[in-house]
Amino acid sequence: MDTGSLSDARGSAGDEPVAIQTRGLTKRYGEDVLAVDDLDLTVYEGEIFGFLGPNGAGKSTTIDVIMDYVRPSAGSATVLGFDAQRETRAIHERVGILPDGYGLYDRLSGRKHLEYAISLKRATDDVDDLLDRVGLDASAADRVVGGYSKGMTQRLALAIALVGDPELLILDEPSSGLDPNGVRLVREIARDHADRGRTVFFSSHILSQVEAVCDRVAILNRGRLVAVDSIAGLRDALGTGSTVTLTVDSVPDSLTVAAIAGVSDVAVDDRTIRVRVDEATAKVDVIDRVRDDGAAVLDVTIEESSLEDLFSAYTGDAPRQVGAPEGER
Ligand SMILES: Nc1ncnc2c1ncn2[C@@H]1O[C@H](COP(=O)(O)OP(=O)(O)OP(=O)(O)O)[C@@H](O)[C@H]1O
Repeated sequence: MDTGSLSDARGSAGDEPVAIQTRGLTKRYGEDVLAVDDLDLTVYEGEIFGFLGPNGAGKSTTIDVIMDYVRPSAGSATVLGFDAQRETRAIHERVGILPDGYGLYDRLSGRKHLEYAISLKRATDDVDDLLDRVGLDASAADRVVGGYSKGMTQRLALAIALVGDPELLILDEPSSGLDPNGVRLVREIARDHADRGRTVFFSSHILSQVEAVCDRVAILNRGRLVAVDSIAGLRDALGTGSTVTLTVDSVPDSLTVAAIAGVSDVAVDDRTIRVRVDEATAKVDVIDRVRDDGAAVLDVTIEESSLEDLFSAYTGDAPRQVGAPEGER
C-alpha cells in the first residue's frame, strides 16, 4: 500500500497550526524491538485525532516520546511548536495526558490528587467542577484512591488530564475499565474539548470508539504508519464500500444497475436486489436507477463496511480486543 504522502492526507496548505508533528521518529528497545519505525505524523490544532493500532503497534511508545518519557532512537517530535526533547516543560504545561498506566497514590483521596495536579500546573480549576465533568461524586472524591474501582480510577485520571484546560489532551486507551456510560462520557469530553478549539489525540484499539469521535485517524501497525485519513476517506481509498439492499415490488427484467459507475456487484434474489457499491455517490444512483428500470422500491437498507474490515485490510490482522492479556505487551 502506498504510504508516501500519508501525513498530508488532509490536503493542508501547510499553514495550519500543528499540534503534534513527528518526523522520522524511531524508537528501538534493545536490538530486537523496533517499537516505532520512521513515523511521520501531523496532527492539526482543533482536531480529534484517532491513533489506532493493535496491541504492541507502538502507540504508547509514540506518546512516551512526545511527552519525553522516553528518548527516541532517531527522528524528532514537536508538540504545539515546542521540541519534545528540549522544551519538555513548555509541553507539559500545555498538555493534559491520560496515560495508559498511571501511578496514583492509594492512600490519597481523589480530591487531594486533583488539588495536587492543579497546583503542579499552577492552574485555577475548581475541583468540584472537574469531578462533575467526569461523573465522580464529592463523597467518592473524599475517599482514598486505594478503594476505587477501575472505572472510578479511570474517571479520576481523566479529571487530572483535564486540569488547566490543556491545549492538547492526550488520551491513551481512555475507555479501559469504563462501563458504557463512562465510554460515552469520554466521547463527550473529547468532543467538548475540541469544540472549544482544543486538540484531542485519542489512542485506542477500540475501533468503534475511534470511529465515533475522531475527525481523522492514523493506523499504526508494527511501528509503521499504514494509513492517515478520515474514516470516510479510508473507506473510499480501500474500496471496501457498502452494500445497498433494495426490496422491490418485482425485479425489472431489464435491470441496469450494474452499469452505474461505482457499482461492483449485483445479486438478485426474489424481490431483493443487493448491490455492492465502492463509491459513496453511487448509493443514491442505485435507488434512482432501479426506479427508472420500472420497479417500486419498498425498502432500502445500507450496510457500511465496518471499521474492523478496514482495520484488518490495513494491518493484515484481526484487531485484538480490549482486555488482551498484559503478556502481549
Ligand atoms: N520499555 C520497553 N522495553 C522493551 N520493549 C518495549 C517497552 N515498551 C514497549 N515495548 C515494546 O514496543 C512495542 C510497542 O509497544 P507499545 O506499548 O508502544 O504499543 P501499543 O500500540 O501502545 O500497544 P497497547 O495497545 O498494548 O498499549 C511492543 O513490542 C512492546 O512490547
